[in-house]
Amino acid sequence: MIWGFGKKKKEEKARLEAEARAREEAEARAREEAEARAREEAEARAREEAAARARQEAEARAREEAEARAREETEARAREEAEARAREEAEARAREEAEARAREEAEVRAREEAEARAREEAEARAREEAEVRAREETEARAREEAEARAREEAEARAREEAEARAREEAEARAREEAEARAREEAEARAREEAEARAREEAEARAREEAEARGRKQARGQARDTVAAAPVPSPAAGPETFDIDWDEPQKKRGFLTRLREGLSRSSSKLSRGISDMMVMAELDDDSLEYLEDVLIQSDLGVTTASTLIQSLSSARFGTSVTEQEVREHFAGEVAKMLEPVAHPLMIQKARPHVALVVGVNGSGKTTTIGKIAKQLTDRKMRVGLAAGDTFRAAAVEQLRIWGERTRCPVTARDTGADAAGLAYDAIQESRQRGDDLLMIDTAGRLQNRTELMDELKKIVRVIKKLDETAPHSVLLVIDATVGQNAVQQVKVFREMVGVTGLVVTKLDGTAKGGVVISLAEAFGLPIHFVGVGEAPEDLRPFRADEFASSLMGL
Ligand SMILES: Nc1nc2c(ncn2[C@@H]2O[C@H](COP(=O)(O)OP(=O)(O)OP(=O)(O)O)[C@@H](O)[C@H]2O)c(=O)[nH]1
Repeated sequence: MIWGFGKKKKEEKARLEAEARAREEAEARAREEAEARAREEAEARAREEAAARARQEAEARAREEAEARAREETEARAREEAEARAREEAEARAREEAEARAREEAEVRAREEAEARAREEAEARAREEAEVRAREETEARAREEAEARAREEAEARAREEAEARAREEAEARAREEAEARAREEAEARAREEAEARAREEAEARAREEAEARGRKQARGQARDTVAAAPVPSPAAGPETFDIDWDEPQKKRGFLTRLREGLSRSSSKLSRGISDMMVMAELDDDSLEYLEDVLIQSDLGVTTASTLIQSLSSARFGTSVTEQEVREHFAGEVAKMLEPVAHPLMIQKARPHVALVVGVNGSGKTTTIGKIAKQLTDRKMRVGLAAGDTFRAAAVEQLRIWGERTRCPVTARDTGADAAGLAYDAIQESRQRGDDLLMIDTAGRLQNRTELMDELKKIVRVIKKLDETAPHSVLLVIDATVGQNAVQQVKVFREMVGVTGLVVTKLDGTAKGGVVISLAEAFGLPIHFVGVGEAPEDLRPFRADEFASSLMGL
């Protein structure tokens, strides 16, 4: 039994020890668990803190990123807006410039179109006006010609009737009046006229001598020498220069010019003859028609009637061709003109004095220039005198011709005495030994008696130096006046004793037939015809050439 107690104590002790160990172990385990839990909690906390930090950092980053994005977006938007604005402004500018350009171009175009339109309208207007003017002029010309023709015919008729009446009356009176009374009256008249003429001449002589004395004193010794030059004796006879007015080498050109110059007259006649030729044969109607054509071409009533009678007696009742009619008329006209076709003869009078007269603008000065040119080309010495002392322009015109033809020109101031100038010109011309002196005169209407008296005075004064002068008095007739030319020749011939005619401006008229009227009415020599303004357009008058050119042959 002691052994039995010692064992129970050992077992208690072991149990206590086991229990203490268990407790220690439980405590160690609790401790370890607490430590583990604390560790875990610390780790969890640390994790949580790390997570919180991480979250904070993430948030901060996110915020930063969001801000950066926002900034970027703002900038991008601003940039875009700026670009859009710039683009818009550029576009607006471009649009404005384009519009301005377009506007300018439109304005330029509009201006150009307006100008073109204005130009076109102006041209159209000018064209229309020119046409209207041309039409009016043609009508006016036609009217004037018709009126002039009617007037001239009426005048011619009236003149013929008046002449016939005057003739009859004169014859009746002559029969009734006693021969004795007629003789007494005639003697008394002659006495009175002789006294009046003597008085006039004495006065003129006194006046002219006084003028000559004045001039003589002014010019001194030189003038005395001139005055002392011998006057060619009329008894020396009218020996003349042998001038070939138709220089053979120029003849062709002359004829063409004459034909061209007379083309207006000839085409009027031709048209008339052609129109008539639709009729089968020459009967009263066609003859009457042809007579009208001739009268309208200014051949004059008498000449037309003579031509018609000759055609009628040659061909009445037969059929004739247009060519035959023209040839017949040309032949008859040539016969009528032959007696008056005399070239201008220039006497070896040193100088031969030619006084050139006519109405205003008939072509006196131009004719003088043309003759001067043709003669100086033939080495003749020609002097010119500007006797139209009324107009400075006329003097200047003659001076120009003088320069062109190298002919000396005697001229005085406007208003100087024309007779005195003629006197001086003859003296100077003698001193130079000219072959020809042509004295231009002022144009004058045949009904201005005071001007006609001045012309007579020029002739009287010329005769003081040379009784045979003027050797020619050339009357220049403008063909465009038609039948009025007949009256002009009549008056000038009575006033100053015309010796020959020059008919100008045949190129500008359909009245070429007036040459035949003049030949028939007066029988005065026709020296030249003018068919243009150039010197070679003045040509010597040839009957056959003129007749065939006039008839368009
Ligand atoms: N077509 C043409 N014109 C001519 C002819 N002869 C003269 N004329 C022109 O007619 C115009 C008048 O000529 P002028 O020589 O000045 O006449 P004028 O008789 O001296 O004139 P006034 O001094 O006024 O008396 C000028 O323009 C000349 O050129 C001609 O045969 N044919």
